[in-house]
Amino acid sequence: MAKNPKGDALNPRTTTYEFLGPPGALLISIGVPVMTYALYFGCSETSGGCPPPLSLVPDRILEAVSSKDWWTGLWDTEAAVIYLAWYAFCVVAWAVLPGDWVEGVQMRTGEKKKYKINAFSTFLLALGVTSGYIWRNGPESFTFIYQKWVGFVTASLVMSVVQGLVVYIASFRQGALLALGGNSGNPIYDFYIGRELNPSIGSFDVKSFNELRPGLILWVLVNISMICEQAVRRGGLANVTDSMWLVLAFQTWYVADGLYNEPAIFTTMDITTDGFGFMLAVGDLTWVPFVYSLQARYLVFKPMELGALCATGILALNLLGYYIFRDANGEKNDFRNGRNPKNLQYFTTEKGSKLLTSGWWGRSRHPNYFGDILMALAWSLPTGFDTPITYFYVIYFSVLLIHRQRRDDENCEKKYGKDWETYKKLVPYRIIPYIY
Ligand SMILES: NC(=O)C1=CN([C@@H]2O[C@H](COP(=O)(O)OP(=O)(O)OC[C@H]3O[C@@H](n4cnc5c(N)ncnc54)[C@H](OP(=O)(O)O)[C@@H]3O)[C@@H](O)[C@H]2O)C=CC1
Ligand SMILES: CC(C)=CCC[C@@H](C)[C@H]1CC=C2C3=C(CC[C@@]21C)[C@@]1(C)CC[C@H](O)C(C)(C)[C@@H]1CC3
Repeated sequence: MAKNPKGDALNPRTTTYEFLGPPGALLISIGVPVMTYALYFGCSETSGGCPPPLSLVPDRILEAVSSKDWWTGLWDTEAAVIYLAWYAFCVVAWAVLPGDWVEGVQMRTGEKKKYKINAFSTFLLALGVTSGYIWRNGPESFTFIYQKWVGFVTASLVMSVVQGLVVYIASFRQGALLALGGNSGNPIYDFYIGRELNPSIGSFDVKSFNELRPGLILWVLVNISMICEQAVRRGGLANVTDSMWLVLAFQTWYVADGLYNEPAIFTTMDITTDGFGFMLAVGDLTWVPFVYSLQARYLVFKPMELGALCATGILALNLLGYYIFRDANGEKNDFRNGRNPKNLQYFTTEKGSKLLTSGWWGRSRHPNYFGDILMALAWSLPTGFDTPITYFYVIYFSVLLIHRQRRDDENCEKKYGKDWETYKKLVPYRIIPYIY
């Protein structure tokens, strides 16, 4: 424990733990990198399949463990330099591309932070440069992400650890505003969960930048690299399978939507409540681009033609999920910004804040999560049913959102007290209306 066990008026001590406290934080901090590599080695052609035949696994593990320098195979200097250049591109784009400055929600100091809105134009610029490059040099010129996969994962992990450490150390400076949940005094826990609420360098906000730009946009570029690799193997872009195009279209749309609606993230839990620590750094920079793209990577070495009927069914599921996700997020975002275009019902809490009780937010307490889970399923179905591994995303995501919903419920209970109990009676379902 630090000098001041109760914290101070601005930054009170965190007295309750989430994620099972320090042991859980340590386990996830080690587990996320291990899982990212495991999903590659457990599902790739280099290791023999998805999963590799069981008979191969003990030999491969023994080979790796007995080889003295197995870990050097995880490092690729060229991939690290490209990754660093990519990160620098995102920072420069943030600085030079024009964008409105928009206020976030009020913090507990009474202040509102201002954020530059140009994530979508950064995305368009990155897509333009990449398409131009592929157009000029052919799809074979952009397969290097597929070829150097492990090197890119390691580079992004190094970046996450460095950022996690830097923001943790910097959070001890005088006057830093800490997250209410990130000031426990336990270094492992605080490093993981995020000690400082909004680490920034001048007007550059590290948390929102990482959440929307270097990882989310890279996810689309990774998928494009997978398409290029499939195109090279199958004799041109015209022969890329419908399943691969569907995965690219769904996930690009999802990313484009998040970036286009950039101001909507300022009302999400990550921005308003959570600090920025290793959890968000590694989630944004490693997990999103290199785990969320598993389906596209799988389709490179297991190409699959779906046919019109299956493709239409999967498309319909994705559209339904997207409609619920966007409409629900839109209703809340409008409402939190003082607009109520659908004239939805609400009640005013004792704190003065209002809660919607009709529309999507009258059907369940997290309708947006429901839409997100339907989309996640639509992104895995194009990989068929030969392996459960490509369904990892839906399973992990459902667990994440069920846990996140409970965390948010607890936070709202603290925030709104008995008013939250009243809301829970009015809206009893957590995520899926009439079911859960
Ligand atoms: N693809 C991915 O990996 C992930 C995607 N997501 C997506 O990100 C989005 C943001 O999610 P998240 O930050 O978890 O939470 P939400 O956007 O759902 O926001 C939760 C907050 O909304 C406010 N709220 C709750 N109920 C009401 C109501 N009835 N009326 C008005 N406001 C209400 C509360 O804050 P307050 O009252 O203080 O305003 C609450 O804390 C979701 O769409 C989610 O699906 C999330 C995680 C991972
Ligand atoms: C395994 C681990 C350490 C998980 C950390 C969780 C993060 C991967 C996610 C937490 C919240 C996220 C959001 C998005 C991506 C995943 C993370 C970072 C998001 C940017 C995706 C696009 C959406 O439109 C969104 C902007 C609503 C969303 C915000 C939350």
